[in-house]
Amino acid sequence: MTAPGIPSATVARLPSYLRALRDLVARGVATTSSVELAELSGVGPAQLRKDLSFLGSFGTRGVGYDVDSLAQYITEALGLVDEHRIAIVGIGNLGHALANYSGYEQRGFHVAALLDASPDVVGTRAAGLVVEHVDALEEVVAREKVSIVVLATPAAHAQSVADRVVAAGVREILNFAPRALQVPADVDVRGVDVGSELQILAFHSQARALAEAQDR
Ligand SMILES: NC(=O)c1ccc[n+]([C@@H]2O[C@H](COP(=O)([O-])OP(=O)(O)OC[C@H]3O[C@@H](n4cnc5c(N)ncnc54)[C@H](O)[C@@H]3O)[C@@H](O)[C@H]2O)c1
Repeated sequence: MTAPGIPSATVARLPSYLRALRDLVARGVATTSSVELAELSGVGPAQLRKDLSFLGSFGTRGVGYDVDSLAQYITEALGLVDEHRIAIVGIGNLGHALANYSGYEQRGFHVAALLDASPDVVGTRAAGLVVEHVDALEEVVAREKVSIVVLATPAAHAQSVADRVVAAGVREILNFAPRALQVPADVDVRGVDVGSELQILAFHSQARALAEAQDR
């Protein structure tokens, strides 16, 4: 369970609900049903109703959910009311792509700093920021009030950078480097690994092929 008693699997689905609700807001839709919102979010309606029940009592029978207020409620539940300031460490191919992603601001995030260790990269500009030296990590975290660090360094450097990130007081790390990080219990690490996701898809592809061969 997470801090306010919301199961972590529910928390993991809230961003999809919020994205669907914001799409509805953008289309000028004022109310939605659990069936419509579930379909837009890629879950079943029963799952959606159960997830929302952890947040409180929403929706009016026969009318549905008020899109604006449900979006606001999920925004608050996710702690997205205050802007989260991000530093990206490792401004290579992936770091550049992450820095240039244009969807942060509308989701409550702001890329405040970029850091790298290479003299070829430090001092260059990306996404409107000058890349700073990773030696200044602690100073940059304090100056920019960074609350989340995105790690996009080679795997061999990820742990030592993570240690310094934690020592600098950051408690949330999004790790793209392909290695497990050792961090204190009060630090949250989310790992993103496109390779693992592809391997899972490959497994499903193989399972489907085997099932089809058995059916023949
Ligand atoms: N999670 C995923 O799905 C996924 C996808 C692609 C790449 N990756 C991983 O992301 C990382 C970056 O990949 P890339 O293709 O951008 O590599 P890259 O070599 O292009 O970039 C790495 C950058 O990190 C910098 N760096 C090295 N040591 C550093 C340190 N101690 N502190 C700060 N910066 C440092 C380098 O100077 C370089 O600019 C790798 O670990 C790679 O395996 C993960």
